[in-house]
Amino acid sequence: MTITTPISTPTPSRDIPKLGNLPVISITPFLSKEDSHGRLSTAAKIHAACLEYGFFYLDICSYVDPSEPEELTRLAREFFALPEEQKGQISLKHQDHARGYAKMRENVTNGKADNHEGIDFYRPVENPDKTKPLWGENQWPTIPGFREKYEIWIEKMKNLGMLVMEAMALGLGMSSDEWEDLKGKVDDSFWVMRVIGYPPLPNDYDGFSCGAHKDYGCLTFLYTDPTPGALQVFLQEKGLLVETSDEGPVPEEGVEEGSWINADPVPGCIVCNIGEMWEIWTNGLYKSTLHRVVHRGTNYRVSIPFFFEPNFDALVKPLPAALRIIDGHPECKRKHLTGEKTYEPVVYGEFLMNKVGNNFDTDGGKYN
Ligand SMILES: O=C(O)CCC(=O)C(=O)O
Ligand SMILES: [Fe+2]
Repeated sequence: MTITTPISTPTPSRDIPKLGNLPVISITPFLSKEDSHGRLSTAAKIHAACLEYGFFYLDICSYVDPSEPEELTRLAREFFALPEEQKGQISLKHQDHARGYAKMRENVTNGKADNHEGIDFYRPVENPDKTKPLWGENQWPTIPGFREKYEIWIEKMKNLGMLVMEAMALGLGMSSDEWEDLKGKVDDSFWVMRVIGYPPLPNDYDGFSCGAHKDYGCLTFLYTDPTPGALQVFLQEKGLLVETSDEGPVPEEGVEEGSWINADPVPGCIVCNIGEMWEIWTNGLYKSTLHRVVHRGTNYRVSIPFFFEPNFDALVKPLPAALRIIDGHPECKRKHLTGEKTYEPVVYGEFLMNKVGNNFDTDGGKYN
């Protein structure tokens, strides 16, 4: 691909209501190499959404048939309906404590057990060794068609990841060489796919279906069943900053600097959000946004997030294109954009190891 035309930074549109719905952006124009106007327009919309929300709906109806993820949901339901003993046969405890099934409340966020169960799959590695953190083998349910259908989805999401990265490079005004450099950091993505089952929250449950968190990687592509009112996204009020600390995300209760909005499923779309690696790449210009799940309905909800991540050994540091944008703003605005902070480089795999260690509440499941 060639990126020859750096585009000026679009300012976030003023007419998007601050606490209203998230923007809906179609990937369709980006699928055609010839449609340079459409590609630029998609890139500019993604850039604006990342500046303002860190979250957007990505309309992928021309990229995948809706029946495909619906089938994945059906297969997931079939698995979660199995007796606990059978699900436990692929427990992550039998592998590297990361790949496999985590039973209800085994996943922990902010020190509290999440009210969900799930299966995690990671990019396969050469020479797997289950005694090494993250370096074991994926464990697949034996349900007919499960692995085959999910592997097709993984391939599609990996390709979509590269497309969205290319659009983001264009949106940031990167040169061809700069894009090639960034591409080299994600072209062997250490992806993660999670299949999550959420029963409704018990009335007396002191916690969340999934506690407030930021995703730690690059791009999340979330497909969910049609259940409304479950996923919530934290939007900051303009001009006010949310106090965050090194201890973790802002408290669940009593946050006054913004509001939680529902990010209900939109037909034909996935929810796309950026993780902490994009925050580093843009030196804070794009913020990775807090989100959580509160599922109080009556049904059993299924969601399938695909995390398109950098390569395991990728060195992630602020990109010159992002720094050019920041430097192009007057000093007073710059402080507001980035908090005048310089983000420290990280090697993605090292960062991931630290994160995964905090996720599970299993004997020996912590890596740090
Ligand atoms: O299930 C959802 O809607 C969101 C899940 C999520 O945020 C995550 O797994 O990181
Ligand atoms: Fe998340």
